[in-house]
Order: sequence, then C-alpha cells, then structure tokens
Amino acid sequence: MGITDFSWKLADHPNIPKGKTIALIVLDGWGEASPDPYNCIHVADTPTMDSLKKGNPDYWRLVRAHGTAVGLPTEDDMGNSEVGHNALGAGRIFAQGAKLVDAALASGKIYDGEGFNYIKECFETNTLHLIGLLSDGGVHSRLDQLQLLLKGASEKGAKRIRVHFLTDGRDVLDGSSVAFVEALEQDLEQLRKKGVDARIASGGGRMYVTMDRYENDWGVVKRGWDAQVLGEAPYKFKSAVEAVKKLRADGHNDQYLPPFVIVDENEKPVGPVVDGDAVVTVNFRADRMTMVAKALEYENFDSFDRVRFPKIRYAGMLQYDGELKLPSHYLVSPPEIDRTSGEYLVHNGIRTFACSETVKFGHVTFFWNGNRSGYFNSEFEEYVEIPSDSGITFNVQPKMKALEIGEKARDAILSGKFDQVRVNIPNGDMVGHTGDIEATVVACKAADEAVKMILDAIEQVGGIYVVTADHGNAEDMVKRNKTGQPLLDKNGQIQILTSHTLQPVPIAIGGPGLAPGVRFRKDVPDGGLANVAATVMNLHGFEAPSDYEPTLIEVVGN
Ligand SMILES: O=C(O)[C@@H](CO)OP(=O)(O)O
Ligand SMILES: [Mn+2]
Ligand SMILES: [Mn+2]
Repeated sequence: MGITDFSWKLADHPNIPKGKTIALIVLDGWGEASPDPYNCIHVADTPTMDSLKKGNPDYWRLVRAHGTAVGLPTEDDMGNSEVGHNALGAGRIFAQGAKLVDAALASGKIYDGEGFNYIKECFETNTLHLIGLLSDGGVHSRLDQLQLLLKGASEKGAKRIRVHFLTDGRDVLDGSSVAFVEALEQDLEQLRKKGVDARIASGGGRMYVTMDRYENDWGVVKRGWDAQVLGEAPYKFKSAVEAVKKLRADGHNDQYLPPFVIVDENEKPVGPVVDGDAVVTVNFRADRMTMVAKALEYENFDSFDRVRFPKIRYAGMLQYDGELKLPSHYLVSPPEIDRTSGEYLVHNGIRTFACSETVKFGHVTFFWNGNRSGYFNSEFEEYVEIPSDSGITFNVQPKMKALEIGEKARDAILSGKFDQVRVNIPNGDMVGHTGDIEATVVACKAADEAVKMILDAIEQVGGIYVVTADHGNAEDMVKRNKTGQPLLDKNGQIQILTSHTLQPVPIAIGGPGLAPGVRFRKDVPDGGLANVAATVMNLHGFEAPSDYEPTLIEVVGN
C-alpha cells in the first residue's frame, strides 16, 4: 500500500485554514475542445462556465480524464463515469476492471480462480450462458474479452454455450451493432466446428434491456430476464444478425433495440436458463450490472416477478459491489479502492452532502467512494437522490433535474450543516449520449445554470468552489478523422458521436473563502482527475496522505 504508520488523521495544512464550505461540482460529460458547431458546450449559452475559464491559468486549468490517467489500458480508451469518479474520489490511479480482465485473460489466471472453478462444475452436463454488452467500447465490456472467454471456456470443457448480448450504440457508433454480432457469429461458428454447441440465444438494446442502473427502472431488467432466462420476448428470430438488421430497419436504434429471442425450426427458444446452468455476466463495470446481478443471485427478491428462479451457478466478470459482496462469485477480483478521500474526510470531521438525480446518484456516492454503497458514517454524511424521469430518452427532457440538484445543493450550502457539498450534474452526458445536438445545447445551458445557483450560494456563505467534470461528451458530437474533420457516412451525413471522448476536462477553483495566494501550480502539467482529491483535502485545510497523487494547488506569497 506504500504508506507506513497508517492513520486516518490528516495533518493540518500549513497555510490553508479550515472551516470553509466547499461546493464540489462534477459536470458529467463536459470536456474541453476547440470551438466548432459540434461542440455543444461552445454553442450553448454558458456564461458561468465561460467566466470561470477567464481564471486560466491560476484558477482554471485542464486535467486528463481518459486512458492511463484514470487506470484504463491505453491512451485510446475514452474516459467514463466509473473510472472518472473513482479517480476523483480516491486520489490515486487504480488499474481498472478493463485492465484487470485483460491481465487475467492474458495470463490464464482467470481459469484458475474460484469463480471459474465454480461455474465449471456445470460444463459437463449443462449450459454456460454469457450475458453482456457487445461492443469494443471498453466502458462496460469489450468484444475481444468475450471472444477470449468463449475460447477459453470451451477449451476448459464448456460443451453448450449460449450468448445473450446487449447492443451498444452509446460507447460506439449507432449502427455498429450489426458488425459486432457478425463477429460474434463467426466466433461461435468456429466453436461449433470444434464440436461445441455454441449459439446466440437472445438480444436487446442496452438502454432498454438489462442495463439499467441505480434502480431507475426495474422494467429494463425484467425485459432482459424474460428474454434471457425465460426465453420470452416480443420478437422471435432464427438469426441474430437478421434480428438486429430488421429491428433497426423498423426504426429502433442500437441503444434501444427491443428484446428478442432466437428460436429453432420449431419456434422454440434456443437458450432459456434452466436449473443446473451456469451464467456469467461479462461486463466488468459495476453500475449497470448490479440490478441484474441481484435478480440472478438473490433468493429473496421482489423487484419484479421472476416467474421462474432457476438454480444456477452465477458469476460476475468482477464483483460489482464490495460492500454487498455482489455477486458472491466472480472471475476477476475488482480493483481494491481503499482509503478514499470521502472516508478520510469523514474521519476528520468533514460533514458531507452528496446529491444527484437517480441516473448519476451512484456516481457521486458509490463510485466516488471506491465502489462502495452506503455511508461511512451517517452522522457526518447525507446523500440525496432526486428521482430521474424514467422511460424517456433525455433529449426530450434535456434540462433533466439540473435545477432541482442546484436547489438541493444551494439549500445544503446555506444550511451551514455541511463542509462539503458534492453534486453531479448529468445533462451534458446523458443528453450527449442521445446524439441529439440541439437538445445537448439546451442541456449544457441547464447545467451552467445549475452551476450558477451553487456558486451564488457559495458566494453568500463565503465558501470555496471546485468545478470539474468526469470525462468529455457534449463538447464533441461528431466522429472525426485524424485531422479533426467531421466524418461523413455513405449518404453524406455527418456521423454523430454518442460516446464519451478523449478530451481533457476543466477544473476551476474560487470563491470568497479561497485563502489568499492559493492558485494552481504549474509543475503538474499532466495532472489528471486523481489529482483532485488532494486538492480538495487541501482546501478543507488538510494535507493529503503521502501516497495520493499530488495536489494541483500551491500557496504563494506567504
Ligand atoms: O451510460 C453509461 O453507462 C456510460 C456510457 O456507457 O456513461 P457514464 O460513464 O457517463 O455513466
Ligand atoms: Mn460520466
Ligand atoms: Mn456517459
């Protein structure tokens, strides 16, 4: 762990006083990119964020939010909320799920672990089901990992395999699902040639089937359950490629493809889950797997009627929730994100308020706290969740709950009951993922207004603000070639980018409570999200632990 004489007690900062209320604002999906018509943050009216930028370089700067700076395998990996909030909260860079799974597959250790040995028991007599997101987005899962696992499991004796995939279109281009399904079919064909009965059994779009999060809409998970476990869905097809092509032609996009099952010549589903089977959820990222993991694992469960609860051996690619120990079996151990800044600060008497709306609530709590649900100490913490709209795509409601989040934060700041008021403002990200440029512009304006409300409250109480983001999204809505020009599809239309980006994100500090002489230092040019935790600890009047990534600030003129 690299630190000796461990203690939760933080040393006092030599020049920064304690006792200032700090607003810590994370704009989800808010990167920095050149001004251009596809930069919705630039196009939108965002006077508050614009004024913060004028503080460059002493009070505004950029930080890295993708690739190795947040524990991802390569610099080609875009940032995402999980790794971004983990880094912001933990103050150190941990090798993340994507990287840990890569390593376990490369070394073969994945096949020696408890999780694999547990599911292997079913291989001789029963079916192995793999459920997960099918793309190379690298945010929740990766196709190449699924391909290696298919190969490895069959070599280790799996005789009958069924894949239940979720189409993406959110971390990758909409419409790319067809090619991913074709690639998967080719691999399954290879396995069949080797005598393995390997087939696709069901499918559906990630935002409509299975991958809900933070209990926003259990109906999403139920649709997945019905197709994957019960073998029931509104659409039945003989081929998965045909299914995806037909449903897309009918106007559904990849993210929202309705559920379907693959049936045999007698119209019987080819892969429902039955007693004695093994199931692996192949996503490494936690938030959108926790609900389905509960449905697959919990004996007592009343979030929807499962109709049938088969006796299976279930393992996650990773353990998704360390506090709940969910699932209890997993193929790869998750990153052990310990001693987060939230836990330290609570031990040092910092009273914390955290808030977002449902779709991002776990980001400022669960991810912030190192994938840990619940409070460290409920006497010092209050987490408020504002219910998100469900059953809609957020381009129809681009303001989302930004105003309500702003109001809750404002009230918490003015109450005087908290030292840190932390929020996630989701608009740039959630609306950016819809690919609707006009709506994303409205979303960015709404986010900016929420920031203003919070900064005004900080002004009133003489506090400090820290405004940053977890990764890019709304600042670039078009796929580009290497020289940065928008790419056109075969019909001459620009290719809309629904995903996150590789862009850096801004961080701004200020407010009447900022001690004189505090400014951004210039000797951490490569600073990333993991440098923010030490910065915030300093602003609370503490030195950060010695193994945290260095602070971004210095105090001059003392
Ligand atoms: O919606 C999600 O699951 C991801 C994109 O796959 O977005 P974020 O990391 O911002 O939560
Ligand atoms: Mn995010
Ligand atoms: Mn996102």
